[in-house]
Amino acid sequence: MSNKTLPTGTRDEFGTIAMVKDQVIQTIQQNFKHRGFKKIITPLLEYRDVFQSLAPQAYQPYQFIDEHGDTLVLRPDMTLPVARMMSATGIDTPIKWYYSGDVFRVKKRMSGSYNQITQAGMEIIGYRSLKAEWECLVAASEISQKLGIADMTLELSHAKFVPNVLAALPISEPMADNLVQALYDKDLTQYQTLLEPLANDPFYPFLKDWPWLFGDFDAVLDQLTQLPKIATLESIIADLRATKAFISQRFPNVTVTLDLCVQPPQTYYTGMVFHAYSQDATSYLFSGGRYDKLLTNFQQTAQPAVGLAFDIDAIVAQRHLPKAPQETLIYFEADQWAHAEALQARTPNSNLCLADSFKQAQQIAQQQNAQLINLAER
Ligand SMILES: N[C@@H](Cc1c[nH]c[nH+]1)C(=O)O
Repeated sequence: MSNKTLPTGTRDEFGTIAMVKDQVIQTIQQNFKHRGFKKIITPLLEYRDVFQSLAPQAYQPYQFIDEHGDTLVLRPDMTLPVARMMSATGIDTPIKWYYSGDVFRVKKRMSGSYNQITQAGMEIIGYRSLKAEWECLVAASEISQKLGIADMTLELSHAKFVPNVLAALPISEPMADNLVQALYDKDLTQYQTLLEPLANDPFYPFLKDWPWLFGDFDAVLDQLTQLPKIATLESIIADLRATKAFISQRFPNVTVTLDLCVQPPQTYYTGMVFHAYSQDATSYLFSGGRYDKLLTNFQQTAQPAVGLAFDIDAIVAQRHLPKAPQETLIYFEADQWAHAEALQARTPNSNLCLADSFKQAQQIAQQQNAQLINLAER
């Protein structure tokens, strides 16, 4: 049976929405460009193996078989292709990239969300310093302000916090896996049951409260006083604290929160993770983090890297769309091209009416509720 409708989870975009989307992407890219980032464009199609390190349930890709029998996918992520490209070309680091484009993620039927998401993002490759996280966050906060997002909440977390706590606990690996799953799923009944054998452990007071360790930055840090000392957590906490102080000082309007019990949105994150929301947004505004091991998927040597991507569709969805302006049609005779083009160029919201007769032009103007200028009679 022939099916000439759109595939589930996709949509056509046109007119005002398409224009606003374009403006949002331009605003973001201009900021990265002014910061000296370089543009990168990678293909929509990649080999499936490029995305091996993504969690398959969360980022199920659309798959195809090419003429050699190799499996291709529509890219479900833009960071991995940048890592692939870096190792394939051997480009010197440090380097800063920016990009925009669509990612494709198969969602559950009827989930109501789209399978094609437009992102605009950046990757800073080759810097180990916390300054790299800070440049990501400064750029993203500046962009959010430029986009008129006044109520941004920036949630910080760290990919190593949960694993480092688990490593310090006197429990077996399978038990740790179950515990972390229950923590991430917020399955509190299962979580409490798994904690029972640890009731007399010095970690117990912390473990009991762990599923609630998110929200107000300082309140979450205060709760950490219950946690027995874990040496590997010290630099993590210090970096989070310094980042919160830096962002709050530079962007007093941004609310910075902390989440120490969240699953990192990407399996490839190895350090600080950021997620930003605004009250009106249907999804996050931007999401990113540090991923120092990603290039080892493609080459021998690791490279420190940090990046983030804006969800353009979420940003557009929360914007007040401008009312469509009154259009003007310019009707002209074929020998008046130069005159007509000059008039069109200086008349806002106008376009050339290509009708063969003025009568036809009048019909089009009426149907489009547009003003009509008749150059033929001048
Ligand atoms: N690719 C990530 C965002 C990101 C860019 N760089 C680092 N992380 C995502 O789609 O969630």
